[in-house]
Order: sequence, then structure tokens, then C-alpha cells
Amino acid sequence: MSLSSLFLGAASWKVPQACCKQLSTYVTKMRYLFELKEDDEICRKAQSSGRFYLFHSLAPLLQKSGNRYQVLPFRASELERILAKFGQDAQKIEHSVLIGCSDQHEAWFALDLALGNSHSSGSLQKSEMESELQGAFIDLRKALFQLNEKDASLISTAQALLRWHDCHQFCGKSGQPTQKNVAGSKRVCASSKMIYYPQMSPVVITLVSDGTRCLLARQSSFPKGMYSALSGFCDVGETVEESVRREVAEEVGLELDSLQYSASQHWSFPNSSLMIACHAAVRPGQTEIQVNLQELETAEWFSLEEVAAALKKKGPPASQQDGAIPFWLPPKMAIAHHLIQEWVQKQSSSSNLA
Ligand SMILES: NC(=O)C1=CN([C@@H]2O[C@H](COP(=O)(O)OP(=O)(O)OC[C@H]3O[C@@H](n4cnc5c(N)ncnc54)[C@H](O)[C@@H]3O)[C@@H](O)[C@H]2O)C=CC1
Ligand SMILES: [Mg+2]
Repeated sequence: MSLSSLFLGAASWKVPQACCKQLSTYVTKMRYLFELKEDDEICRKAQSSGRFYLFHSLAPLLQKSGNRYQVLPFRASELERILAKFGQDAQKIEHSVLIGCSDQHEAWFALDLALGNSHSSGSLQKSEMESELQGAFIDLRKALFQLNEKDASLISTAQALLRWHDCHQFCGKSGQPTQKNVAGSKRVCASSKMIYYPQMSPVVITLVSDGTRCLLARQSSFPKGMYSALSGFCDVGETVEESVRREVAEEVGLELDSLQYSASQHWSFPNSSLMIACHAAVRPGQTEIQVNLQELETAEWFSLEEVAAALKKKGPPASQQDGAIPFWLPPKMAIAHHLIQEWVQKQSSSSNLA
């Protein structure tokens, strides 16, 4: 709804034209997903004709195909047969969470076969399950970049939701168990009446430029040789702009002159974050960095040529003769890569114009 329509007087109110129009595939799909989240009965019915993506201790079930991975969803009837084979009750399906649906309204769910198992229900052996399911449970950190973009996004969402439910089984106020709704879009405590919704932590990621160079940094936990844009969790009460300015000041001791929003991304590691990516410029002539060694291993200015050359490389380069690893950048699927690519394109087009 636009702001102006909020202030329309009652006398000028009309039935919106859109009511008479056929709704688009996208709109009907979003409305259907909303219904599944709100209505337990409709969602339970959707499970019987839906598809299930399986996990084991938060590792997704995947199939190797060349040097890529593929997802391996199962229908409810197949899943019930598999659960029975492993001595599990079909009620385990109640632990599944809604992760999306197709344009034809086939609902998709994720279920972790290992989480939430009581000792009496019998522990499911991972290797036995893998051979029965004809796939392997792969750590998402290893598999994410070898999935296609759509599946990577679906599997990350699924893992984030499954992790959130696993960590929020008790109410923080009453200490009593919480119950999920069928879709898994919330958990409720019957005792305190508290409602818990799946959480994401907002994180800002900023590519700082001085007009000709950009600033890239390394944390000691990064793979050897990899540099990325500056990042940091937003503090409570901050705007995105305040978080960006504070993080840059904290990590490299620079003050920003301007900043511009670029894009956002859901990021699963180590927990669910909403990455908010911005470009920023430092005040003219103020480029001397003072690295906060508690947060970063190092930070350096890189020229357009250096960054453009690094963007062309795929993955970590082999180490040089002296054992050093040449500098490289995060993979395509990471929003840091997108920011850096955007900066290179902008710089290249402005240097072509000059
Ligand atoms: N997708 C991408 O391209 C990139 C993603 N990232 C992600 O951004 C996140 C934040 O980046 P950092 O520079 O490490 O953040 P940071 O600079 O805020 O430092 C991390 C520290 O912040 C504190 N912290 C405050 N709030 C927190 C919260 N809600 N959860 C966890 N720790 C919190 C902890 O002490 C933690 O050790 C990381 O999880 C990282 O995986 C970082 C760079 C690129
Ligand atoms: Mg940081």
C-alpha cells in the first residue's frame, strides 16, 4: 500500500481495480504460502501431497553429480515407508517445517531425521540411512557452492529453520516446552502464551572505496589468502547507516563520507543472518587505516587491476613456490562477491569514460 493511499478519506474509497483482475502466479503462490503458515489443517493436508527435503543433524541429503550436488526430495508416502523401515513413527513428519512451494502449489517441507530423537525412539544410523536413501548427508558449508542457486537458497532456508526449532524447544520465560505450528512458522508456550518466531540477525557488509581503490580485509578464521568486505552484526537500536559507520570505524579506524545500499542476502553461517550490503566512500584524503587486531588479521587497499584480476580466478589458488597463497575473493554466491563485482564494473565504466 502506498503512503498516499493510507490517507485517502472514506468518501473517496473505491474497490481496487486489482480485485477484478486475475491474480498472478506469484501472488497466488504467496497467498497460498501465507495460508499454509496460518492454518494447521490446510498445512497438514499439504504435507500428504508435498515433497520432503531430508537432513541429518542439519546436514542436507544430497546426491553427487560430477563436481556438483543435487537435492533429493521425497514424497510423503515414500518418507513414511523409509521412517517405518528405520523403526520410526510416521508422526515424526510433525517435526517438519514448511520451506516453500512450487508454482502449482506443491508444498515443500524439510525434516531432520536425527534431531529431536528421544533415546527410546531408536537412533537412526546415518550410514544405513544414506544407503537406503541413495544419497549422502553433506555439511552445508562444503556443499553450498556446488548447488545451483535456487536449491542453495532453499536448503539454506531449510537448515536455518530446522536449527531455530532445535534451539527453541523451551520458553525463555516459563521454562516449559514450546509447541510448533504445523508449518513451523512459530512456536507457542501454552503456559506463558509467549509466541516465538524464527529469527535472523541483521549484519552489514560494506565495501569501502577511496575513489580509486577498495578496502578488503581478512579475519584469522577465513581460508588462507581470502579477503572480503568489512562486515559486522548490527547492534540493538541502530539503523543500517549507523551500523555501517560504526563497524568501519571499529574495524579499520576510518570515517565514512557517504554510503549507498546495494543488495541483501540470507546467510546461514554460523546462524541465520540477513546480510545488508552497502558501498561506502571515505572522506577525501582520509585513507590511513588502523586495523583493530581483535577483529581482523589485516586490511589493505587494493587497486582496480588487482581486484579485477582476482575476480576472474575461481576458488582458492594453488600456493606459490615460497608457500604463499595469492590473494583471492569470496565465491559468486556470497554477497561480498556481488559487492566487489559491482565496484569493479562501476570503476571500469567510469575509467572508460575518463
Ligand atoms: N555472505 C558473505 O559474503 C559474508 C558473510 N559474512 C558473515 O557475516 C557475519 C558477521 O561478520 P563478522 O565480521 O564476523 O561480525 P562482527 O564484526 O560483528 O564480529 C563478530 C563478533 O560480534 C559479536 N556479535 C554481536 N552480535 C552477534 C550475533 N547476533 N551473533 C553472533 N555474534 C555476534 C560476537 O562477539 C562475534 O564474535 C558472519 O557470521 C559471517 O559469516 C561475513 C562476510 C562475508
Ligand atoms: Mg567484522
